[in-house]
Amino acid sequence: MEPAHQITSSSKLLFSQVRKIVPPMLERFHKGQLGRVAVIGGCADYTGAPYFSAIASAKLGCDMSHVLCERSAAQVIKGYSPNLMVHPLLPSVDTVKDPKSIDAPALASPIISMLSRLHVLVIGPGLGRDPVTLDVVAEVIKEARSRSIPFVLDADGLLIITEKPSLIKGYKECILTPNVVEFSRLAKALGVKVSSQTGTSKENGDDKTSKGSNACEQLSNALGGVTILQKGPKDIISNGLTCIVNDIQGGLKRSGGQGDTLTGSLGTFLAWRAAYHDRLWDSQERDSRVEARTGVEVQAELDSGDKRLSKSTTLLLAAWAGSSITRESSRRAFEMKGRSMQASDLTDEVHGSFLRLIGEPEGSQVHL
Ligand SMILES: NC(=O)C1=CN([C@@H]2O[C@H](COP(=O)(O)OP(=O)(O)OC[C@H]3O[C@@H](n4cnc5c(N)ncnc54)[C@H](O)[C@@H]3O)[C@@H](O)[C@H]2O)[C@@H](O)CC1
Ligand SMILES: Nc1ncnc2c1ncn2[C@@H]1O[C@H](COP(=O)(O)OP(=O)(O)OP(=O)(O)O)[C@@H](O)[C@H]1O
Ligand SMILES: [Mg+2]
Repeated sequence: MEPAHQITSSSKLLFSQVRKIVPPMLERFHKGQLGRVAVIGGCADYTGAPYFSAIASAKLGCDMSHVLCERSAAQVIKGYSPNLMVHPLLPSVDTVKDPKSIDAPALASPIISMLSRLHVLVIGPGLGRDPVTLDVVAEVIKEARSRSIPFVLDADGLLIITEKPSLIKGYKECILTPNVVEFSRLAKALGVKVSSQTGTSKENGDDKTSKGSNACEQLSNALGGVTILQKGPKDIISNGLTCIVNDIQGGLKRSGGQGDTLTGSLGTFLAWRAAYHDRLWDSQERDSRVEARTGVEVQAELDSGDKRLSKSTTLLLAAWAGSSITRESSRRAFEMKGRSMQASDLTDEVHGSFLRLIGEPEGSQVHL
C-alpha cells in the first residue's frame, strides 16, 4: 500500500501555525471564553489520572476545568486542588439498584445536561472498567458526537471503542491517544496488522517509525479517518490521509500519568481551536475558499501563512501541540528531578513549555 502523505514542515513552522489558534489574552474576554473542558474519569482505584489531565488543561490556559467522576473519587480529587470543579456524576455497579438492568440514557442524563456548557471532553483518564460506568459513558459519547462536541479518548475510554468502534467511526472531531498496548488492542479489534513503534530490536529507528506510521494510518482508516496520536519514543499522529511524527525530546523517566498531561493539554488546544473557528477574535487572516481535505492541501495551508486554517489542519496542529507540550514538560521535569520525576512535576512545567515552544500570540495584552 502506498504510504500516506507525511507533513514535512519544520517544528518552527508548525509552532508558528499553532500560535494562530491560540486566543490572545484580551481585557474584553469573559470567564469561560478561553475554554471549558471536562475530564470524564476518576473512580475508587484511580484519582490521580483525571486530576493530572484536568490540571494540565487549566495550567495550559483553559478558563474552566471540570472533572466528572464516580462518587467515591470526588472528595479525593477535590482535595488535590480547589481550582478544579469536581462533579460526582458517574454511576457504578455499587451505586445503582440493579446493575444487570440499567437505563443507561437516564443515568447519563445529568452529564448530558452539562454538555451545552462545555467546549471539549476528555474521556477516559482513570475511568476504570466498571461495566455500568462504561455503558453510561458510551451514551455520553453518542450524545457528544451528535452535537459535534470534540473529544479526546484515552485509557479506559479506549476500551469502550475497542468494544464498540461504531461509536466513533467516521467522527472527525476526536483524537484517540493510545499507548503501545492500547494501540495493539484497538488494532486487533479492528483487524489491523500491528507493527508498533517498538518493533524488533534489530530494526533501526527510522524503520520502526515508518512501520509505526503505517499502522497508525491503517488504524485511522479502519476508523473512518479518526485522528490517532500513537504515543511512544516518537508520537505519531495520523488522520489516515496525512501524518506528523513528533520527535521533540522528552524525559527518560517513564512514570505513570504523563499521558494525562497530554490529554489535558489536548483538551485546551481543542477548546482554543473551537474559539478560532468561532472567530472569537480577529485573526487578520484571509478567508480560505475551500476546506483542506487531502494531505497535500493541509501541507499547502501550513506552508501558506496568511490564510485561515481549515478544521482538518487545526485538528492536526492541536494534536501536534499537545504532544509537544507534554514531551517538553517531561524533558524539563526530568532535567530537574532525574529518576525521581513524577507526573506532578510535568504539571509544573506546562506553562514554561508553552512559553518556550509556542509563546503568546500577537495582540495578547500580556505583560509578564
Ligand atoms: N495516578 C493515576 O491515577 C494513574 C492512573 N492511570 C490509569 O490507570 C488505568 C489503567 O491504565 P494502564 O496504562 O495501566 O493500562 P492497562 O491496565 O491496560 O495496562 C497497560 C500495561 O501495559 C504496560 N505498558 C505501557 N506502555 C508500554 C510499552 N510501551 N511497552 C510495553 N508495555 C507497556 C504498562 O506497564 C501496563 O502494565 C487507566 O484508567 C489510567 O488512566 C494511569 O494513567 C497512570 C496514572
Ligand atoms: N520511549 C519514549 N521516549 C520518549 N517519550 C516517550 C516514550 N514513551 C512515551 N513517551 C512520551 O510519554 C508520554 C506518555 O506516553 P505513555 O506511553 O507513557 O502513555 P501512557 O502509558 O498512556 O501514560 P499514563 O501512565 O499516563 O497512562 C507521551 O507524551 C509520549 O510522547
Ligand atoms: Mg494511559
